[in-house]
Amino acid sequence: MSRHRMDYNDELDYDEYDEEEEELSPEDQAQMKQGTADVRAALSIQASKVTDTQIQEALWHYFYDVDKTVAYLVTKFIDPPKKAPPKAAEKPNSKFLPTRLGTLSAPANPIICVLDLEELLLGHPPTQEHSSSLTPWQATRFSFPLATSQDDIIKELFRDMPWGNIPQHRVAILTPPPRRPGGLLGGSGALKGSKLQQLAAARRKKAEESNAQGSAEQTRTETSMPSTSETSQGKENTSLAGAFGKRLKISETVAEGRNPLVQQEPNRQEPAQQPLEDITNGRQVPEEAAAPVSLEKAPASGFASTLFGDSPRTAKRKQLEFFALPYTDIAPTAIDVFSKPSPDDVVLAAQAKAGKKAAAANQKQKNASAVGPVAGKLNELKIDDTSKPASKNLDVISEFNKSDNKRAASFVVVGHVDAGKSTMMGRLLLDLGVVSKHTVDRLRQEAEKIGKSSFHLAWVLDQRTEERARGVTIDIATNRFETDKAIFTILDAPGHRDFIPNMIAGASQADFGLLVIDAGTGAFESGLKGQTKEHALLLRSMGVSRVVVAINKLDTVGWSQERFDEIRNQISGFLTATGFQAKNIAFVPVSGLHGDNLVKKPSDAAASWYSGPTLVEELENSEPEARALTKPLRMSIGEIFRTPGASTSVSGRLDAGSLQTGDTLLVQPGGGEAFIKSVEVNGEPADWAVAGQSVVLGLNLADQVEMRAGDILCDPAQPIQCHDTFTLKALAFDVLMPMQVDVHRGRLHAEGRIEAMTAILDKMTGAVTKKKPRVVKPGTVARVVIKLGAKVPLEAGQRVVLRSGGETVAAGLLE
Ligand SMILES: Nc1nc2c(ncn2[C@@H]2O[C@H](COP(=O)(O)OP(=O)(O)OP(=O)(O)O)[C@@H](O)[C@H]2O)c(=O)[nH]1
Repeated sequence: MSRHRMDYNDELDYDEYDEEEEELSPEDQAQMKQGTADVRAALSIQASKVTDTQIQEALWHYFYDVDKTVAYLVTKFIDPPKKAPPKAAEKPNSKFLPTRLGTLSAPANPIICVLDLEELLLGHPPTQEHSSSLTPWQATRFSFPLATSQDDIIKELFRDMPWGNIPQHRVAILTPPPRRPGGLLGGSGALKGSKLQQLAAARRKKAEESNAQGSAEQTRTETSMPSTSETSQGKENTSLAGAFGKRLKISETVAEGRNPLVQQEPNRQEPAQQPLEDITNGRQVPEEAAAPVSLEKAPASGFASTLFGDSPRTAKRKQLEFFALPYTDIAPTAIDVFSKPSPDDVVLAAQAKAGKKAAAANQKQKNASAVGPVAGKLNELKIDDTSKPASKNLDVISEFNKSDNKRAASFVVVGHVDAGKSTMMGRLLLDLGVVSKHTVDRLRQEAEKIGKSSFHLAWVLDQRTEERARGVTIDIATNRFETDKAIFTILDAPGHRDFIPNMIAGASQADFGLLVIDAGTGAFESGLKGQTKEHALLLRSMGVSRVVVAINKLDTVGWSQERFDEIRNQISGFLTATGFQAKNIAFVPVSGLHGDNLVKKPSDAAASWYSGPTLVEELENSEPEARALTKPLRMSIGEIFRTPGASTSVSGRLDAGSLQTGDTLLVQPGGGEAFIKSVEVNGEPADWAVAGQSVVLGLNLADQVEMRAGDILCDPAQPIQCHDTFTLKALAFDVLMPMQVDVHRGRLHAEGRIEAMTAILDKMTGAVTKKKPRVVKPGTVARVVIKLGAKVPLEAGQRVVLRSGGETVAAGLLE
């Protein structure tokens, strides 16, 4: 254990929490031994004047700094400076110091004053009893070996602080800012507050002098409460923002859910506005920039809302917090806009009246009148996407058995960041003709422009602007290719640790995994410590049992067979320890960038030692997973596509069961109904789909159906149940105890908490070896109870991953 790092394994007694005396770690012991010898050597003949304990306490205090230790021992024990006669009752020179400390006199013999910072600041004097209640190492950890007086203690305590030695002339004196008068709610206790308040007061005074009593009264209402009224806030915004005032107004309108095109209810009270002065440059702000909002519309403060509830205005805003799809919800007032002549038309008509361009104006007028009825009809136009489409009532299982049934499989591409996953898949798609050379050339040119030319093949899959700019995959990218024997769906996962949830989502849809490893010098080793291991563990935990390992970038190590063998040996040992069977692991040497051994045998002569299958051949060798065809339908929604004015589509993989056009689906946990309008399997239109296939479904939704990625589509007759508590048989990757966790099941992420650990289980037999452990060690299999914040669709057999603080802490099977 390092002195400064907490190591759970060393610090915690997992079962009993025994409080043991802190002992030096072997590392510390070695350092202490070496330090003692060095100090003795440095002190030479003077070394006999100090004991080992004194040396070691000083070493501990100075973090094994031999020079500081020697200096201390010399001044303290070997050649101490002559003491000045003690001064009478010294006055503490820091006002933070408690007076009790100020009365401490220097002890006759130097003692170790045990004192921690809290004690020093709170005013408890150091005591011998306190010292004796601590173990030797605890005592020395907080001790000040030099301290003989209060000044010494302070100097010693803040000795290493960079601000500790400021020359007197540079010491700043902090004067507390003057207290502004103000009310409890930030109101103006006195109008001597902000500059804006002063301006408002001056303006009001001027207005009172020049205007009639009535209008002056109104102006005062507008401006006298700058801190609570939205009116003045709006003015403050406009005055400070100057030209941005208009923008603020527009965004406020949008935030309130008001359509700027739609006529607003006219203000009942339109108060006279005075031009505001721009505080930043003293110029006058144009009148139009000042927001004329009357006081009666001011929203309640947080405090007032707490006392009296939401104001009607807030309630209205809440109501409007949904957005209609374009074209389906046009307000009549918006349509009115097109049923009347536009300002241009008015001008044209006037010109026509004057005898000019009469024909053109008439034409325009005709157009305008024609738009009116059409626009009126728009209001009535509504796409009916709630009806149930006709079904062919097929026997899907026998259709599946009859079909020529080219094998279909999906694989998730995982591995440490920058292992070359996306590049390899881009190259594979290019070599198989799925992507044209022309497209890849264009991508290369674009990538060159931003200095990322080496990523151009990765851009075939990484299509987001952010992914391209950063050179990292962020979300799962899917693509498809077909060989003579099978149809494959690629799920290219991000390697970066920040995007592990997306990797988990990909793994949950895969039949097998393609683990990509960078063979480069040092890269393999750092990947092993990073996401190579984590991804492999997650794959296994998500129920993936077969993995193809592509040892990539072999061009960077001259296609070294030794390097390939070294990596293969290490990885196969790790994978078998993780639970993959040796027969389900295959290794392929490749260079994704150059396309060596992806589709074609390697062209590099240095690779002549390899005569095994190419990557594609190895992918084809993967045995398909057994399909749960006859189980109740379960499809986890991967993505949702909503086309404005058209229907909703969802993509995902059928985990179990089958479906066909016209089927009714239940969306859980929302509980709404959806009807299958169309089915697409492997990018082709189809009438049906079965477990194991990746599909896109066109849906008609019953009104008010809530649907999110991660929801489950199921058969209403055999629905999946929703729960907020479940038991998981989990393999712990980190220490587990009652704690907050993020629960991941496919695309579903939910906040939860480990409520209890009910048992530790034998890894092989599953038998209970210990009941109710207080903590679960990493590497242990345990039964844990998870409580979620809300009910989600869950059932036995689902794979669940628990994460905490950005780390995967456990994964397992729902019981
Ligand atoms: N020399 C060489 N470089 C490669 C090879 N494969 C990939 N690279 C380079 O490695 C870098 C990272 O490649 P990516 O394909 O983005 O890696 P990745 O694993 O998809 O990265 P993330 O998805 O962000 O984890 C790029 O500069 C590639 O050009 C290869 O076989 N040989």
